[in-house]
Amino acid sequence: MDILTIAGLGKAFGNQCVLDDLSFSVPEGSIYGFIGKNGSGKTTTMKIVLGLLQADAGEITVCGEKVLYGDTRTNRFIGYLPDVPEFYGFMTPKEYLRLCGEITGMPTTLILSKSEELLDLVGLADAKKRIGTFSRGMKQRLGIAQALLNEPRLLICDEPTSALDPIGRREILDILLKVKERTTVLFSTHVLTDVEAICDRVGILDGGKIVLTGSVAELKNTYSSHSCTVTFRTPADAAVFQADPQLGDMKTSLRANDHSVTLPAADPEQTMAQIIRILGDTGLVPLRLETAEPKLEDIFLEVIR
Ligand SMILES: Nc1ncnc2c1ncn2[C@@H]1O[C@H](COP(=O)(O)OP(=O)(O)OP(=O)(O)O)[C@@H](O)[C@H]1O
Repeated sequence: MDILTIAGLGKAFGNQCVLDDLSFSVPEGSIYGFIGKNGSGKTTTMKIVLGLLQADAGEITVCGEKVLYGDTRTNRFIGYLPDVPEFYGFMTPKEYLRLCGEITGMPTTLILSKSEELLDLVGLADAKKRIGTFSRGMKQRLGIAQALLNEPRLLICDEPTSALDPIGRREILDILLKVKERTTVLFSTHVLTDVEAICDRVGILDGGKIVLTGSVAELKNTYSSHSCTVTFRTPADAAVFQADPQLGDMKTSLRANDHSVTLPAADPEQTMAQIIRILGDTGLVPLRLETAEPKLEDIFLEVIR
């Protein structure tokens, strides 16, 4: 079953069209990576899903119920972590979760047990300090705990890792992997290594539409290939290699910079053998020879305008 479906969504701000016939769905139990460059419309989409912004066209359902602008009924299924979560800095995490629970009418005993469980999940069980003294990573983790307080079926996180250092990012990714056992996650980002690390499915947003969707493995197999890179000591050596007639058709698809030449390789062993033949014939001595698996980043750069 799909927890979230978006069909034919359109949104313009004045004469700037941001979403144009956007359609995708998020299967239950998955971590869905919603990828797009800055300004591509990820936050706009999320705000429409939350009923906070009015769409010009299209239909959205959450757990089978239609989302209506200005009506927050479907938000009972959703936990939301905005890109910059705001807190009362004078409160401790426990006090803050208690306030959030009270606002939504949770019984006190449930607030206390859930807060304990969630602060443990996000690694803040021992954090007794006021939130105002927290690092960005700690605030994001507290934001996840707060978003999970009402046991949502869908957790929406808007760029939860973008502003964090590698340790803070890894902590958030590990938490999202744990969260997946209890709820579906929609995760917007432009950090593609994070998507590769945890997402089951991805959708790439560009020009207001999903231009590519599938599992990370499917996309890699279908849209990108391995590559072989040869790196030289000098740009002159790289230029001689790049000009060698034995490269044949590969010349049109190679990528080069000052010192290295990268060739797409459907069969990496065969391509590497060809490179070694050219090196032997020309007498060029490489600094490094390497093959690389396809990367989501290459696919992203290929498909976005
Ligand atoms: N309320 C608004 N009024 C006018 N333009 C807006 C409004 N909200 C967003 N936009 C514009 O819509 C476009 C998409 O913005 P949005 O914040 O949805 O992108 P995003 O993909 O979330 O970007 P980022 O990765 O930078 O957060 C941007 O050009 C932005 O300036």
